[in-house]
Amino acid sequence: MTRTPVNVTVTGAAGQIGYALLFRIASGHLLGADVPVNLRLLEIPQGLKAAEGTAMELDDCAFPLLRGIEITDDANKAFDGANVALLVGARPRTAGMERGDLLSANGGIFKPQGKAINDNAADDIKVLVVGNPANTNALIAQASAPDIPAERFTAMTRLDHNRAISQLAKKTGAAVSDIKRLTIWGNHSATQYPDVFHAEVAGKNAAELVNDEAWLADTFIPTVAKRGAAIIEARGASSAASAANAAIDHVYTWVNGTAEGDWTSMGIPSDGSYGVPEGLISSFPVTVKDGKYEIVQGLEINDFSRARIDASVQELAEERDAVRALGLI
Ligand SMILES: NC(=O)C1=CN([C@@H]2O[C@H](COP(=O)(O)OP(=O)(O)OC[C@H]3O[C@@H](n4cnc5c(N)ncnc54)[C@H](O)[C@@H]3O)[C@@H](O)[C@H]2O)C=CC1
Ligand SMILES: O=C([O-])CC(=O)C(=O)O
Repeated sequence: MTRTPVNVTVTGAAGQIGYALLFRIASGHLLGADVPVNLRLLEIPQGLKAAEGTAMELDDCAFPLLRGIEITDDANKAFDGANVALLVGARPRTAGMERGDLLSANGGIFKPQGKAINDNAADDIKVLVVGNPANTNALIAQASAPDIPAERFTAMTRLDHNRAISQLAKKTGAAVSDIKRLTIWGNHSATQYPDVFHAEVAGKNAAELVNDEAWLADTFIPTVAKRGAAIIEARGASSAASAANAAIDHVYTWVNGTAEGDWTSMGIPSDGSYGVPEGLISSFPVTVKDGKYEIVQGLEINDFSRARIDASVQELAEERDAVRALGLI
């Protein structure tokens, strides 16, 4: 059976994440090895030439699943009929810049893009916001798309999730594939909370196995939460290939589901679960089935976790209030 190509729109296509992302989308890693794709690349006028160069390279790969590439600086065209939108284009944080500084710089990008998605995308649109501050940018885009169900707007915390798995694997000597049920709570920022209290390492409870609260508090959590800054410090540029990889993982899981007995982390509009105010786009543990995610319910939250979740959620509430004051939502 010949499948209809899925329209995938990528913003910031000429940027460093875009360069790492597009080839993997075109080779079938985003949706599946049997799903053809049309790529729509949105850039600002200064980025169009570089995006055309990337499109030439995509052509040169002769990917069997890649059915077409369109490049534009017009958001209405870029999101026309889009089934999946990866909102990557943003003003990246540079050394010494705080996330708060990014709010006003990026709000102007995500408001019009949300409207363009609202007016042009396909009915089944799924949106992943990668560009920082990702959670609040997702909130801004969602607020400008009243005709689209709110839960279709998600923010990326999968890179944090993957980073946490990797750190826990190193600490315990386990394979990354042995680690399950890890959770990132809250904001994709230094306040995020990587939670191992419900995680499993080869079937054993991770917190009990590690049995070292000082390591959790003083090493694990800060290493994961500040990894983005550490990469900037080391590379002189923010994470790109790992961020692209996480974006692929996020959408692949959203479309194809979580494995039995496991879950993942996604920034999604809160329904009030775990005391996170309704509407904030916060990271939660989620399972996915048939293209729909659900928050994992009934997890016991200890005092150690409660304080950290609350702190990150508080930051999200402050970001929401700031963009509200700027008239962006
Ligand atoms: N959520 C996460 O885990 C992560 C998020 N990020 C964020 O992803 C974003 C992109 O990072 P990079 O690719 O490294 O940045 P980059 O600066 O290399 O590329 C950004 C691209 O976006 C384009 N752009 C800017 N405004 C645009 C608009 N209105 N429409 C379309 N394109 C536009 C620029 O021309 C540029 O080509 C940054 O905000 C970064 O902080 C990065 C790593 C992880
Ligand atoms: O801080 C940045 O711009 C990059 C980022 O989000 C990360 O690596 O987690």
